[in-house]
Order: sequence, then structure tokens, then C-alpha cells
Amino acid sequence: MLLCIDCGNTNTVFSIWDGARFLCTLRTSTHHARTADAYFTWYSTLVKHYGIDADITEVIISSTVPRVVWNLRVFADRFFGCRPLVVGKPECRLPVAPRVDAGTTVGPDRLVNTAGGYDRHGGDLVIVDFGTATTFDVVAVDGAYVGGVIAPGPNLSLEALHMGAAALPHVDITQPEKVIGTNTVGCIQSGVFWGYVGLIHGITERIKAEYGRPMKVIGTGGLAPLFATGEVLFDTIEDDLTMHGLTVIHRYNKG
Ligand SMILES: Nc1ncnc2c1ncn2[C@@H]1O[C@H](COP(=O)(O)OP(=O)(O)OP(=O)(O)O)[C@@H](O)[C@H]1O
Ligand SMILES: CC(C)(CO)[C@@H](O)C(=O)NCCC(=O)O
Ligand SMILES: [K+]
Repeated sequence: MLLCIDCGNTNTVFSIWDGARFLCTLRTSTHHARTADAYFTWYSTLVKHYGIDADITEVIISSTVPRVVWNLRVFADRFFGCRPLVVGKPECRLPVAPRVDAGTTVGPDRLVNTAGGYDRHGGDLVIVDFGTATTFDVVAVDGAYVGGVIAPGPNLSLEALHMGAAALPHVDITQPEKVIGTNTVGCIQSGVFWGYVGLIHGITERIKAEYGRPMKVIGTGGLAPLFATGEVLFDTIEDDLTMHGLTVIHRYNKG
């Protein structure tokens, strides 16, 4: 079985792929100092809790945090006796090479989303991923990542307001009833929620106009469903797109 690992700047997600479906999805916060032994203690406890009988023989990793990769390599080697595929490393081939400025490194999560989106939908896509950052990935007709947009994520924006303004509390994101807030929390929620609705709508429309062909818009990441209410911003929402992309890249490399 294949263990897929997606390390974001905030959260790290493990998912076990049995060749047909994901048996479970485990989530922890991302910490570069977490050791291979600590990963295994956490992993084996949860796998046992869910009653999963998983014989992991292969591991694939996508990490936006370079420093965590070393401990995850030790984890794969020590507990599963395998050398993981690491997206973005030269030995991990991509189905289609990205077309970006020379010398540019594309985030591995964006390359993985590209592969997963193209496998499911074909090309001419905008993939909007709500992680620590909100990214827009443009996938061409041949499946190449050809660029996109990086904006601060909703939670990061809320955190920045709290950190930068003495009188503003930490607020959790939610869809406010009204646009005109009548208290501080309501005003902040409105600014970030409706601000993001405008950002998603405005950027996807501008991408489509610049791209010049019909495009499908796919939402993914933890906060995508929050923005699925009301205004139609996405053609589809797929919360497992990154994990699916990892299985696609693994299959491509292993034949
Ligand atoms: N309604 C909600 N309100 C607040 N947070 C939410 C809500 N729904 C999901 N989340 C948060 O979304 C996050 C899951 O998003 P995801 O894993 O895509 O990105 P992330 O972990 O924030 O970023 P990264 O992938 O960059 O580490 C979780 O941390 C979860 O707490
Ligand atoms: C933009 C993030 C932080 C989103 O997770 C990640 O994809 C990343 O670190 N990217 C590197 C730069 C780029 O993708 O162009
Ligand atoms: K993510």
C-alpha cells in the first residue's frame, strides 16, 4: 500500500491508498523538529484506533516546508523499509513539466494539484487551494502548470489583523449574516469573508479573460466549502484533490 504525505505550512496530512481508495486520513500540525519516531507513534496509534490493517510498502511526500523532509525520509526508511518519492526532487518525474520562468521553483503542492486536477478533468483549469496561502494554479490544455496567483489565506489574514492592531481580537472565519458589521467581530468577519469572495471571483474572472479559453474552476483545501455558499465561485469542490494528485504522480513514476 501507498502512504501519501502532504506537508503544508500549517498542517501535515497522511492518507493510506490501497490502490482503489483512501483507507484513512490523519492530520497533525507541521513541525520541522518532529522526529521519525514521533511520526510513527502518532501514526500507529491512529491506524490502530481506526482498525486499519495497512501494509505500507511505498511512500510519496509533497512538502512546502523543506526542513520536514529529512525526518519523513527517516520515518519511511525506518518503519516501512522504503525510499520515499519526494515531489520536486529530480528523481520524481512529473507527467507534464511546468512552463514557468527559468530558475523558478513551483510549490510541490501546486504541482500535485495540477497532476490531480488534470487526471480528473483534463486541462484548461483554475485550481483554487485554501491552505495557509490561497493559491490559484492554472493548468493548460496539455496538463502543464503554467502559472497562477498566490494570496494570503483567510486564517493568515485574520491572524495579521490581530497581530497588527492592538484593539482587534483573534476571530475565527465564518460567513457573517450581514455585510455591515455592527460590532468589531462582525466587522472583521465581514472584511475577511466577503473580501475573499471578491478576491476569488475577481481573480478567477481575470485569469479566464487573460487565458482566453473556457476554463473549469476547482476549489480544494479546508476552507473551500465555506466559500461554496451563496455566490457560485467554483464548478466543483474536491477536498481530496492533493491526495489524488499524489497517487497520480506515484503511478506515473512507478509505471
Ligand atoms: N469553518 C472553518 N473555520 C475555521 N477553520 C476551518 C474551517 N473549516 C476548515 N478549517 C481549517 O482549515 C484547515 C484545513 O485546511 P488545509 O489543510 O487545506 O490547509 P491548512 O492546513 O490551513 O494549510 P496548509 O495546507 O498550508 O498547511 C484546518 O486547519 C481547519 O482548522
Ligand atoms: C504558495 C505555497 C506556500 C502554498 O502552499 C507553496 O506552494 C509554496 O511555498 N510555493 C513556492 C512558490 C511558488 O509556488 O511559486
Ligand atoms: K494544503
